[in-house]
Amino acid sequence: MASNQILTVSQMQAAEQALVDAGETVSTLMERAGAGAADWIWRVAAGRAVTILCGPGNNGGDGYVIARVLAARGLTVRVIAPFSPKTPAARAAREAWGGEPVETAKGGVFVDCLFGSGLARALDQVLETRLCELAAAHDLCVAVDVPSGIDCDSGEVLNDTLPIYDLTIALGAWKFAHWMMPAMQLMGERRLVDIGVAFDWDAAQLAERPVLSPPEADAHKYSRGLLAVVGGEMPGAGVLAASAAMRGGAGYVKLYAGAEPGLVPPDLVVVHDGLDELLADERIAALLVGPGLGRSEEARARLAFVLGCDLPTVCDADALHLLTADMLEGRLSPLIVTPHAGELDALGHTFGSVGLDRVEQVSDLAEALEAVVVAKGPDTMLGAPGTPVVVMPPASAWLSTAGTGDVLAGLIASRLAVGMDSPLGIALEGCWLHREAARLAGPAFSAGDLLDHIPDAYGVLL
Ligand SMILES: NC(=O)C1=CN([C@@H]2O[C@H](COP(=O)(O)OP(=O)(O)OC[C@H]3O[C@@H](n4cnc5c(N)ncnc54)[C@H](OP(=O)(O)O)[C@@H]3O)[C@@H](O)[C@H]2O)[C@H](O)CC1
Ligand SMILES: [K+]
Repeated sequence: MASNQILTVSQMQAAEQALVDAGETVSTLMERAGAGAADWIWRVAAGRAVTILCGPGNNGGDGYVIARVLAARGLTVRVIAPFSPKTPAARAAREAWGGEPVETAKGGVFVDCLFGSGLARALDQVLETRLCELAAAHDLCVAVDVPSGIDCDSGEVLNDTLPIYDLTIALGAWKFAHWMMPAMQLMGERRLVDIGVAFDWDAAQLAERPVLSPPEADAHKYSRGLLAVVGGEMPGAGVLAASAAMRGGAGYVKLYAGAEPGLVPPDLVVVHDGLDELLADERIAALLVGPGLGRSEEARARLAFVLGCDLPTVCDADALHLLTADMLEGRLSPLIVTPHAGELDALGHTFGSVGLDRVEQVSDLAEALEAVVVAKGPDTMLGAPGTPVVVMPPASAWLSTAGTGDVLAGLIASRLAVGMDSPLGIALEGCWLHREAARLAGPAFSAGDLLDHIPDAYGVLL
């Protein structure tokens, strides 16, 4: 059964080998992959001619299967073959197709079966130009497995100019490139064809939508979770995070930051003095520290104090620049950190995970901090100790505006105060609320506008 697992090229090769060991042949897998891809192409072609560019490997082999299946269904199919097939399965697929390749074609649907997971280097100039010209000469572009010219594991785009596809049909399992920047920008719509690959417990996952619960009938503000948000020099960020948290499920949110009354919504409780007194309240279920904290010595001391309370905590923004290993010593409570790319690098320098690719960096940091790492961005990725990474499907690009990170931190902290799931599950709940709120907010919203859409986003997840 097709699942949401994301496999590396070597995991994919091992999965293919396991199927072969169990009695399948590469040709039967190719047949399944090609037939599944042909189904999707048949739908989008809607009677139009199809041009398939076939490479030398098994991705090209898939192309010959697709050509045969679509021609048998009555479509006009043109195959362009700059290479002869090099693998036994691809050779057999070309023979079974039995047609004559053409030099070029235009109009209808273009299908890229040039290279898949076996791409070993950037396309040379001749191939790059040919691929782009063919894509431009057709009405619709489909990539089979992955677009040619990208690295499946890192999501790197190896050529300067590559087509942007309308549809990418992943074969057997998702690859990281389908969901990671910058390659994910080329994919268009994504669909997965099941070829019988088994579930791998060591594989990364594409996040699935969580299901939230409404409060119990006898709930009160403390049973739903009391969250304390600890800010500092720039109270606006703390207000934003706390305002998001009030809508994220927690029953009670208190903000400790020097916020002026005019800045604070009437339903947010602001505490001005006595951080130690506030945090001594045994009813506190979770803490958020970082948005608007500042990076002064006072901020550092405040962060150390907050972490020393050993309560379930979300660390964001400035806190991620100040965080050091000694502040985490002896902590037993869950910790969730929510770095953007710059903060991830800063943490990497402090905790010794530099020079790694993004997936390794997130996993390493999760182990080093014994925390859930929410590496936020256009390809938000979550890591937790001892667990493969989880990748969020893309969210609205309008989230790229100041303050939306504070909203995310507030939402995750709110879910932490509610505390109904594992720390990783809690972080995912916050990310989904954020993503749904952004979807509902439409275009050109501010971080403050996002707050108004959190209740409806919650409704989507109930
Ligand atoms: N994994 C599965 O279960 C199945 C996968 N299928 C499909 O197979 C491809 C992967 O096939 P593979 O043969 O490993 O790789 P490719 O088709 O991507 O291409 C490899 C050949 O291309 C040459 N190559 C690589 N990079 C370049 C380049 N930049 N320029 C020119 N030539 C290049 C490479 O030769 P070398 O020169 O590097 O030695 C290979 O000849 C997967 O993506 C699926 O589409 C099957 O359907 C079965 C199930
Ligand atoms: K391809």
